[in-house]
Amino acid sequence: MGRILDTIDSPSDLKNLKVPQLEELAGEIREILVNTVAENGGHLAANLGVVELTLALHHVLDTPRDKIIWDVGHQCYTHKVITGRKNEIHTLRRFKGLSGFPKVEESIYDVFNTGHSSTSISAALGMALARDLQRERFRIVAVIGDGALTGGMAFEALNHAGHQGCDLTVVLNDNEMSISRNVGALSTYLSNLRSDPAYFRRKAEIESWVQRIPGIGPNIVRVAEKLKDSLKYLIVPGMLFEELGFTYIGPIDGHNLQDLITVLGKTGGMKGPVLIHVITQKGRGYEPALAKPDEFHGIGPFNVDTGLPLKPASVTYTQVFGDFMVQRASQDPRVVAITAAMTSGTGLSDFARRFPDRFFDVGICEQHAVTLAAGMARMGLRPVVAIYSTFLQRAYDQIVHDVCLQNLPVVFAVDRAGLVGEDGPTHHGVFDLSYLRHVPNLVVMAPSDENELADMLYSAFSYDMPVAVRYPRGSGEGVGVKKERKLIHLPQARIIREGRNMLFLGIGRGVGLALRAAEILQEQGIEASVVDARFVKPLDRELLGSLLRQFERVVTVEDNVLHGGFGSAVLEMAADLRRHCNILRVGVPDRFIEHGSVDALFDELGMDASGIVAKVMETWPELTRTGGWRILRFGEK
Ligand SMILES: Cc1ncc(C[n+]2csc(CCOP(=O)(O)OP(=O)(O)O)c2C)c(N)n1
Ligand SMILES: CC(=O)[C@@H](O)[C@H](O)COP(=O)(O)O
Ligand SMILES: [Mg+2]
Repeated sequence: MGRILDTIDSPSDLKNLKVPQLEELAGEIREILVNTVAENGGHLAANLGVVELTLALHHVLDTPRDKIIWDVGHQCYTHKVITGRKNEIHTLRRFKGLSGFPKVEESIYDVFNTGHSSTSISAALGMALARDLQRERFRIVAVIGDGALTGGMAFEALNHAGHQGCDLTVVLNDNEMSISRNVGALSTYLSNLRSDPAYFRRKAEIESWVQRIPGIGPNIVRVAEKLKDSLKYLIVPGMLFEELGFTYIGPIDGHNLQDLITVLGKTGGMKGPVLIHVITQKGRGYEPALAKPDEFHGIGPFNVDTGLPLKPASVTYTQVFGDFMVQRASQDPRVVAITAAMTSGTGLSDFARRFPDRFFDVGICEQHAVTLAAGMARMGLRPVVAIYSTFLQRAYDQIVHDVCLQNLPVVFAVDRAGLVGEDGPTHHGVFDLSYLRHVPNLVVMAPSDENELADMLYSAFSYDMPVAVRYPRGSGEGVGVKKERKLIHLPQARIIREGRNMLFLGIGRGVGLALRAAEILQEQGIEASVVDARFVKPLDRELLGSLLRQFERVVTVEDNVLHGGFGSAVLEMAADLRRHCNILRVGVPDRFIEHGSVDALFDELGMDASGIVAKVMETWPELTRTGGWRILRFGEK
């Protein structure tokens, strides 16, 4: 017998399926999810948890007329499979393949692009208000996780939605997990709702009792309504969502298709905002993911039978940061670490275990994380805030207003800087040099290898001012980390290769790229100097200034956007020095960069070593005959 999935080309094909068939379909989809992620990497655990929820939503709703907005969007794989993309699912997260997140450019069923957390309710409310102003009628559902609900934006939106009172469904997908175990008072509140459904039975019983109070006439009904309200306070402490203006329904078993279909169906006609609290299991249906949902949140290729990663992990920048933090904290009791729901991603798991009192996971709250650090620094602690470059975008004002304006010694460990690869445009950390470089008091550094990262973190503490150290996702250059730490004097750059024909100024990963380009050029008889600038702010004006005077041809290399990045800083310096040399800037162009492996992306952008060499040759063709070396062109004898 064929698979049920073979008969599903769009959500309308789900409509006639009965619950047992939908259950069978859920099993088929889980198999595809596990096999696809085992091959391509991706967000497995969250996707396994929402298979039934996704099927129920598409069974009840009339998509794409009705709209589903997936918060973060990392859980949208089942949605992709049943909305006409099952035959492309093997290309998931690959260069030119399907995105791992909802993408309006990809399908009419993807109605809002996501990737960063806690945006779904705002977007859904915006759509609902637009729908009402345009006098249209369709249903809008935001699906948000318990982790994403810790983000401030989600509360700003709930607050506004309750006030507006328009028709809107929020499905709260509660699996008790963010990437790690969810944190915070809200998480405890949800846990109370989950573990004591009796709250809700009692509430329902008493409400129906109030309604049955004998007596007819508007006055008595009003009294009864008032009584009902006050009883709510007594019976259901908090009643958070109802107080915010939502009708709360739940908790509901998110793996019971019949219950989901019934509730989603019945709530379709309700007036005003409704919140349906659904309980799911992260990793459901695949034992290794169920056992370790945090490891299977986002995972690289793995062996399906064992659940073990295929590639042995080599030393990453993140690990170097994590090790440094443990070492530093054991020497300095003022050191504290802050993460916004990314304990393992930022390499702080060991720190959290060793120094639980000095470790703060604030939830998905980057803005709060930064101002919290400012408060701690004000009182004499030495906070280190570890946040991915792309998520730190959220905390720009807190960096300016709360940290730098007061010149507080907060260290920002800006992980995942530059192109991150398969997560794509929502996650590339290519803007940080531009959004940090112009902030007064802030030192901005980027290491060229893992040893330099350790030295930079060590040095950052000695500057006694705000410092951002940005470094890429994944492995370092393979140089290892020396035992002894070296103080890097502010703002000292260093020359790492000398050659007389041209000068490369690299920053961060750009240094390795420049070095490899210089090696290729040398094979062609062109001698290039390479400098590791180390600081983007302040620039080493003494060294870089004198080099700009020496060299006619200068190439800057960075994995930040060209607008306002390192190359721009060098151009500004050259202009200030009235030095009019030729400066070629290599970096990320002014467009959003798609997903794919970092190598494929560098290749596409001409930012890999051979791409840089090609740009150099195109800019300075005279270099093909330089200083007595004759360069052979392809096919020339
Ligand atoms: C602003 C922002 N910060 C951090 C992240 C990283 N992140 C992605 S998913 C996730 C956990 C989300 O938990 P939840 O919403 O409960 O979804 P689940 O994976 O449990 O289904 C985090 C922290 C993000 N995407 N956006
Ligand atoms: C969806 C999300 O935002 C995170 O799960 C992110 O994909 C993690 O990225 P890393 O794999 O680089 O930790
Ligand atoms: Mg969750």
